[in-house]
Amino acid sequence: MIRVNHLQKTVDGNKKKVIRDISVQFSAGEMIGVVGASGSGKSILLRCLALRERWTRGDYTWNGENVIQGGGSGSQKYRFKCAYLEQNPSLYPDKTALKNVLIGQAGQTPLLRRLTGMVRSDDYMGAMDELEKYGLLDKAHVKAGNLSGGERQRVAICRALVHGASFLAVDEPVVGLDPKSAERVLDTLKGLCKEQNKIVIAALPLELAERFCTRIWGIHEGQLKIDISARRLTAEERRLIDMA
Ligand SMILES: Nc1ncnc2c1ncn2[C@@H]1O[C@H](COP(=O)(O)OP(=O)(O)OP(=O)(O)O)[C@@H](O)[C@H]1O
Repeated sequence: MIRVNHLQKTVDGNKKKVIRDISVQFSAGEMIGVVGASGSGKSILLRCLALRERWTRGDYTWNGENVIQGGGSGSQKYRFKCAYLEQNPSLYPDKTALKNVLIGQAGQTPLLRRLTGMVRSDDYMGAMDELEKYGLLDKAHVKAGNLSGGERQRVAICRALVHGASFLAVDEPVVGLDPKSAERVLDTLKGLCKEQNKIVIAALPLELAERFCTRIWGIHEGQLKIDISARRLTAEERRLIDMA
């Protein structure tokens, strides 16, 4: 069980509150869709939860262990368990999909490994297994710059898993993808929750959150206004988050 108590985030030298007192709990196996109007705070919430952003205030516990107490950044130990996937995953375009998976993501793998690219042979096998699982075996030796948007997203997901992420915060993973590729990315994320008990929290368009997630969080001006098991939002609920 992961607990967030009174998360607050201010920016611009403490002048602007972008997350206002969010308290929430979630568990392994959940796929949570974060919805809200542009600028409501979805990305910053994901970044806070994935320990990619310092908390101004709040407590964060993972299975009873303190990750953040009263604000702060959390330790590297926990950052390694979290992956943050941006809309356009930052892969090395001149390196192959396999190499990208092996080297890992800034914030989730040690700097030395990213600089030297040194890997063990069992890491290689693990990465190939993971790429195969997500239908990317034939892309293993293709440079990331030559992959489609959906393939790049799936490579980024593989990379997170190979490096031990149990929690994936995914920021608008399907923007710019055709419907079939979008569905494949979301099915991949859904499978991780269902079959591997991972936690996925993804900023998504409302209709995709309703369709693919187990739970929906609706954000409005940095506040959690809706927290429900996934279903179609009512007109009143959509109004609450400015998405009527
Ligand atoms: N580093 C920052 N400095 C100043 N303001 C920031 C910073 N990061 C985010 N903000 C502000 O915080 C608010 C929430 O931003 P965020 O990117 O989380 O919104 P969002 O819901 O993800 O929007 P979108 O759907 O357009 O991506 C916005 O008003 C944004 O301008």
